[in-house]
Amino acid sequence: MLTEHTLHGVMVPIVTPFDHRGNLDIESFEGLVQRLVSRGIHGLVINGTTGESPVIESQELESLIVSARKVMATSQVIPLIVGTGSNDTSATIIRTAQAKSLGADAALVVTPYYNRPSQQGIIQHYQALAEAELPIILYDIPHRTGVSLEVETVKTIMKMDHVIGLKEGTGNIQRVFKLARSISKPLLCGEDVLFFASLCCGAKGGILASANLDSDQFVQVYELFRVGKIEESCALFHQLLPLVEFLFSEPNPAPLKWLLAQHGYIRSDRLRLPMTTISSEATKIGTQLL
Ligand SMILES: O=C(O)C1=N[C@H](C(=O)O)C[C@H](O)C1
Repeated sequence: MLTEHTLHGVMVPIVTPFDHRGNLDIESFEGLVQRLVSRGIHGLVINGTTGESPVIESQELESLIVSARKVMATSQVIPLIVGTGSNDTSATIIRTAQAKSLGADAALVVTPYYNRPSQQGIIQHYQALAEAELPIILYDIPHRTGVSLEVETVKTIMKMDHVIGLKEGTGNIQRVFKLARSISKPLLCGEDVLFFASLCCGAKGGILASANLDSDQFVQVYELFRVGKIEESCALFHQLLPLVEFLFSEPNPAPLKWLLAQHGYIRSDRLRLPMTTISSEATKIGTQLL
């Protein structure tokens, strides 16, 4: 199990590959897992936004967890984190307990979107998740969820024993600084372009879609920072910026899937509707990164 003491470094929210018809492509998925774990990443995240969680069926999620566990059994031991959040507390508890029974080390739980709960409702949502008996990472990303967390709400949730950390995706570096200084559990950057800045503010790592590519270099940015080689870390992150900017130039994970397919790491860049593949203008920019 993951704990607040072992939650750090570069964690990769893996894409969910589909074939040309939109069916799960487990072979490509297992190849990706193998590739990522051999690149020194500190954790793998299944069923994040990047994994297209809104369109993954529960049986498909089970297959993804089982496959990842199978591949990871033969490699270096890193934590497996599963996205289980929803806007229904009971459903989130059930999905989190299922993830635990299939071998997850922690769950990434996004704030309950769409139904616009009160701050008290959000606190009770995370409190209720204790029942699933799996360590929880709170995921705050208001521009996706439509839910804003007050700083006091984050602090209250962070004090819960089963909550081990925060994935911060507000894109507000002032807030990152404030939270990293005031919570005692790890804050992880969830806004790729702010990775280096977040480390400077006290983040303990990041959950970064961009690290599906150039994974070893993202790990290096983190390791250099950790040993105090700040200038080198900054320079390396600067080199990675064109990639990061391209990956978020259109809705994630479409540019990422396109690049992975161009490299031959997945068979197809297919997404499930309502997500679509990238525009022809974006392919022109992406081609320069190949
Ligand atoms: O899947 C994730 O987890 C991430 N999602 C964010 C998003 O798509 O907004 C980006 C971040 O890199 C990780």
